[in-house]
Amino acid sequence: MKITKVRARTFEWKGKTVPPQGNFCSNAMDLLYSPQETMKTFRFHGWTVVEIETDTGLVGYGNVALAPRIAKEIIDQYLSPLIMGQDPWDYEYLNQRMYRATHAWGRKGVGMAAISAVDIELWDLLGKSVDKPVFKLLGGRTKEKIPCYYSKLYRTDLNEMQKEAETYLKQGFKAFKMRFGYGPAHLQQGVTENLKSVEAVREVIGYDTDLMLECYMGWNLEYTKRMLPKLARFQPRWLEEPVIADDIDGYAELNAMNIVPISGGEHEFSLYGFKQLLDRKAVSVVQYDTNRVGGITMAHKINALCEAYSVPVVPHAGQMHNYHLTMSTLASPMSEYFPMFDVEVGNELFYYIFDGEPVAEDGFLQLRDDVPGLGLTLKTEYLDQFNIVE
Ligand SMILES: O=C(O)[C@H](O)[C@H](O)[C@@H](O)CO
Ligand SMILES: [Mg+2]
Repeated sequence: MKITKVRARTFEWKGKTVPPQGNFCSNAMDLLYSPQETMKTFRFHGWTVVEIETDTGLVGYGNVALAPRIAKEIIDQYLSPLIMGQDPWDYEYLNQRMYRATHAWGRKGVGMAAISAVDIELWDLLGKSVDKPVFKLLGGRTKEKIPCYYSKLYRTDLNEMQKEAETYLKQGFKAFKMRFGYGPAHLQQGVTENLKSVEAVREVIGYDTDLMLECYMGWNLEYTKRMLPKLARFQPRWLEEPVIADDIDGYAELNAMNIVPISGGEHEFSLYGFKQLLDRKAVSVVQYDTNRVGGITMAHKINALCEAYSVPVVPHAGQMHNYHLTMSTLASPMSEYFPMFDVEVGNELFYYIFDGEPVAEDGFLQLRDDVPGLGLTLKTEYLDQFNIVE
């Protein structure tokens, strides 16, 4: 099998979006005095889709959401020439070729995200070429079905948050992730508001459910050290990305406090990036995203590393490219799950581009044994609501 064509297209949403609300999620910009900008970092309204054709007539799909236009340029200019004419079954060679050829500038961030998109579609092709789902090529079915957690609960009116939690509790979810709205810049009032929101959600979901807390890099070490003892009584399963991804010492210090497990990884890249997190005991839960970290080839290696370190893997975002990794390893106990909503932050955009994503039932996801590859096709229903950049 040889690669004969590579096509990267950026889908830019121009349809209806839910306008950003103030303080709906703490984030790395909050510490800067530019409140009107803080929401802008929160728009994943574009997605680059990579389609690769082979001389055997197969088409594989990959995807990337970080800086999608830049990722497309990287794919068009640097990665496509590296894989044209190659055999997708040489995926380790091809992943190394892309990683090493762009290493001078691409070993973190959008460089790795672009490599991830190409690698994901290689595996889609592999599965299709042997009529097997990708997870069967990675280790097979380690779970009858995948437990997943409901992920949204952005900070808004507490009654609204409670109604949202109630709705999805009734749908059978047994785990929830909520977002803090405030951080160091919001002083003690922000601390109070943060604690009130956790209390409100716990009041609805009770303590027979998992609750995870998302900071999205919006706090800092000093603020988190103050918050952790106040949060302990809510028994969170983890506190996610309290500090910026580069503050690995900060992660390690917070995790060593052993008050609330610290999670992270959605903004970390490559096998070596996760080796560093694990060696320094920076996180108690690893959360790479397969469409960022280096693709399925790289994520599969990180799964093995996490198994050896006994650190669970709960990939960022759910979505099919991650579900296959979670299904195929005991190191990954569950998936994140964004239900399909009106486009807001953009995590939900995946549903407007692809068909085939599993819908959670009673807090579980299922992957089928009889659907080859990733199991995705391009959706046509919303095409007119995208500006598509060829
Ligand atoms: O963990 C997550 O789901 C991510 O951090 C979200 O994509 C981001 O929107 C913050 O909630
Ligand atoms: Mg997160």
